Amino acid sequence: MAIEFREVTKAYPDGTVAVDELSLTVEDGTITVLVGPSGCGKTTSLRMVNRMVEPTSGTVLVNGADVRDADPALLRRGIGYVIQHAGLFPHRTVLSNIATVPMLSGWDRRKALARAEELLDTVGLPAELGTRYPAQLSGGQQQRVGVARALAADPPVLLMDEPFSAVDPVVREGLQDELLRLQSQLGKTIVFVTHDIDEAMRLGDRVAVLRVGGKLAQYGTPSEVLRHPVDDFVAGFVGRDRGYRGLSFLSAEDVRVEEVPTVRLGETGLVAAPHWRLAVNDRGEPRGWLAPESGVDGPLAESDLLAGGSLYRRGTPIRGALDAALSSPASLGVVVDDEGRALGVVTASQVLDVIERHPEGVAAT
Ligand SMILES: Nc1ncnc2c1ncn2[C@@H]1O[C@H](COP(=O)(O)OP(=O)(O)OP(=O)(O)O)[C@@H](O)[C@H]1O
Repeated sequence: MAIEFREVTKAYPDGTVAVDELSLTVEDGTITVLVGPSGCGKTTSLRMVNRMVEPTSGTVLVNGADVRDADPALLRRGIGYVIQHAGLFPHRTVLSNIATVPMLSGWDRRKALARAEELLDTVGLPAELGTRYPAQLSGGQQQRVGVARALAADPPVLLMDEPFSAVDPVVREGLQDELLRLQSQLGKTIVFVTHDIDEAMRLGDRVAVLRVGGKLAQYGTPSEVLRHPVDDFVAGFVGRDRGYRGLSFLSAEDVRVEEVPTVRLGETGLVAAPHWRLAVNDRGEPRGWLAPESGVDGPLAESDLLAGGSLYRRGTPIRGALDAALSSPASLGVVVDDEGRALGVVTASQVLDVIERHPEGVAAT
């Protein structure tokens, strides 16, 4: 379900122009991130989608229909909304929080609670947490409950306003991963607000950079915005650590995956060999490395192996390939397919070669 802003302006009664002639289309089934400095109109833009704020002029369309023609309460049931600190009802249990919208939509209680239990699992929380109250959860858990609640009525659209800003960076990364995982299953149309450019680049299929005064500075894929900022403001805003970020977006298609000698867990009669061998299990998943010059008498067990480094999943940003090569005891990064089966290896120098051939992706500012 696409969302379109057509020349949307919002001036608050005191004269503040929060959003100035915003035009952009959020494509169906994608994550679009609104990013920019404090006060640039991100929240105002988001709230005009579910009519918590009404535009002064211009039109917001959801699935081709002007939101002004929709009943606000009904409109909001089809649009999940997640905010910072999760905004949970403190005197309701976790399950009852998640079941709120289905109950409002007239589901019977049992069905709504069953759906809530299912969603707890979807967002990666154990079932026991269902009977707790929000204050008995960590910040990261509360945010997950907030996401579950927003997903409860299975709305095609999700609005997320700085949902992960109140948690520490490690938890935050976990939540971002979780959102990407969920999105790969659910394919919602998501508008996500953040002031953090890293988060924007990580999550967005497209990124809209806003400047103070509510003007759209640039709208494009993360890689377009990063490689070709339209002006000094955008360049400055995305510029920090640009070299390293560029690495995230270079495609790793050019990295040649080399074959590697493998051995299987449980295999017997392994005589010493002069090179590293990758050990895999019956499903072909990498389990670790057998060092050069080591042979094994009995069946090959995990205890005979050196732990492997990080794995690089084919098709993901090249930074992961470099991490895999640098963290591997054999200095060979293991490449896996979507099922986690070993495909081969890459070396750090191969990865660095690709990066050198594409200097625009990593140009430092
Ligand atoms: N109800 C209001 N009345 C008057 N001005 C407002 C109101 N709400 C927001 N503003 C102003 O509109 C501008 C945009 O605010 P908005 O909250 O949309 O920005 P933001 O980009 O989300 O900021 P932040 O990242 O700080 O949350 C700001 O100058 C803000 O002070």
